[in-house]
Amino acid sequence: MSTMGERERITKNPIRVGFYDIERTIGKGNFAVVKLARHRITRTEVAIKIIDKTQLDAGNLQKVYREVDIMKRLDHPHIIKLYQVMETKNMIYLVSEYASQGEIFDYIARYGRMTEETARKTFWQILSAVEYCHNRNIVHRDLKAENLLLDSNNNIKIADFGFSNYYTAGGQLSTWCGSPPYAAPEVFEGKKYTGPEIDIWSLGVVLYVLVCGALPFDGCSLQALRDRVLSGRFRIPYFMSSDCESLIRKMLVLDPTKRYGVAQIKRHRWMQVEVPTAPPSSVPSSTSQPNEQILRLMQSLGIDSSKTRESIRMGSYDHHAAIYYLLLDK
Ligand SMILES: CC1(C)C(=O)N([C@H]2C=Cc3c(O)cccc32)c2nc(Nc3ccccc3)ncc21
Repeated sequence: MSTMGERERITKNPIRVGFYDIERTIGKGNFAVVKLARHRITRTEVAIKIIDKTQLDAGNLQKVYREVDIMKRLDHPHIIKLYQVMETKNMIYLVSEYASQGEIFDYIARYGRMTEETARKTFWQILSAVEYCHNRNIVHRDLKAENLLLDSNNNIKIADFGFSNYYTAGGQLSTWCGSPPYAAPEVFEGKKYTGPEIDIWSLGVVLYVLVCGALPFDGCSLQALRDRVLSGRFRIPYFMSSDCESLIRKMLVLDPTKRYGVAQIKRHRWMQVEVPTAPPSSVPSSTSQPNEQILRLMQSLGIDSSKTRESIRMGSYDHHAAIYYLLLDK
């Protein structure tokens, strides 16, 4: 019996979630699958994270709701944008921006290490997104090459706030988070931490990966990796400039109180070589004033603009908001 081809099946009777036609799977997690989909009206590509709530215990369900709450507060050109949240009794559908070029990890695996010029442009984008989160008392806690995605213009889009949390200046977090090669020494030692300083350590590892195409700390076992990290020693290849080495050494500092902060990184010589693009935080975020042109376009599509205005203002993340954000990003 000839099985209907996948593409033929989708065109005949597409699998739909809300106003989206599901196209293919782009990622699988423990209790979630991520699908590439296309909005039926705007034809824009989106990524939909589909979470089966029945597979989650209370703790993990709480973590999902916290991830959604944090995503709703973030509106930055280098952070994956959440467009819409749909929830049924058993499922949650998170509709968000699709980064079509995938992981920077795969980019480096394919093209090798970056020139320091490319690494600088990339690192400025990552740093501005992390600074934006820290300024909103949000710490990512799982920064790594696999979570740094690239869009069609090769711009950075930070993904996966599944480990993120709120932090306070005097407060202390203790959860063991992130991926071991990117984890700060104090995390390996099970010490409490404030928050931003463990993102800074991970950024030091990320910068090393961008410039060297390899991890600074590695090991054939968790214990071997732990020993390497706690030694604070890592190899500097011949091709790394002394300015770059100097910056990395200021981020991969064992003592979190002596580790560089975002402001110090931005002032460092290696970062100053070119005029970085204007910090995106100066770009008016879409949640401040709705874009009248988009609202008029939606009105012409027969979509009630007062309803859209309300749903943006309320942060409803419903169909009206999704169409607005999708047209905004076009
Ligand atoms: C919704 C969201 C943020 C997400 O959860 N993922 C998943 C899915 C795969 C994956 C990964 O491989 C690494 C990190 C996040 C993810 C996304 N992946 C993409 N693009 C992509 C495109 C080709 C290959 C990998 C990722 N854009 C947006 C997202």
